[in-house]
Amino acid sequence: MRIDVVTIFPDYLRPLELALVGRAASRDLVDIQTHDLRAWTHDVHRTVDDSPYGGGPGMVMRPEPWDAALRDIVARDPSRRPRVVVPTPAGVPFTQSYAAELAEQDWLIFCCGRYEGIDGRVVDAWADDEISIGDYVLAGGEVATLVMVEAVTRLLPGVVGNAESIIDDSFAHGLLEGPVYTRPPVWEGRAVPEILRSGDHAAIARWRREEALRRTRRRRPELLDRIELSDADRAVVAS
Ligand SMILES: Nc1cc(-c2ccc3cc[nH]c3c2)n[nH]1
Repeated sequence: MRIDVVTIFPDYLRPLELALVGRAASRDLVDIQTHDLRAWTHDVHRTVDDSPYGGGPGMVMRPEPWDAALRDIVARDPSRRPRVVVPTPAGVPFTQSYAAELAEQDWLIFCCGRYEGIDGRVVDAWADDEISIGDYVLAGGEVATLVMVEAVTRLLPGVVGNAESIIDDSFAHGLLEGPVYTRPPVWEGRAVPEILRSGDHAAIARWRREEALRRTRRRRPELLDRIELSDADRAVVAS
């Protein structure tokens, strides 16, 4: 997969060079290129913003640099059509299934807005997806892009060593993941649940499902309406 990110703060995307995503890139499992939007400006001040029509606070990102940048980037591989993503608080909620959908794509371009956002005509002309990572307002699209790129990249083949850990992810079954434990068996007087040290893998799997059901009921009950529950599941949720 190829990922291009356009931003006026390229250094904000440096974390993508680290850890899981950085390792995936160094293994050529993903090709991530970051671009400074100001490279597509021509005035001495490299202006990317202007006052909003209709008045109001702040500034709006001008259409011309964005259009020039996107035309240029897309033209670099005429045989492929990228999926263009614009992070915005007004977008469709980003979910694990959305990440899985984006992970199927061959090429993603993330457009990181700043100020009050990108001129709506550019978004209309170019965006395939306008996505929100949550109901809170950031100062720009870069952090949302970091979130989405990490969530997507970890789903790409070969990136996560133990593919099973993706299958057992929170939300993978539509439930929140339950608690996890490691050594020591007792820490500060708190013991690891005995079942996890029993070696009875069927019982351990059942306990983990029950913990996931209980946690989901407590923290995100609305998720339970979206999944098929067995009679045993319903008994746990009702208890
Ligand atoms: N989920 C979410 C996205 C954003 C976001 C995305 C782009 C811009 C551009 C200027 N402010 C922005 C905020 N905030 N919260």
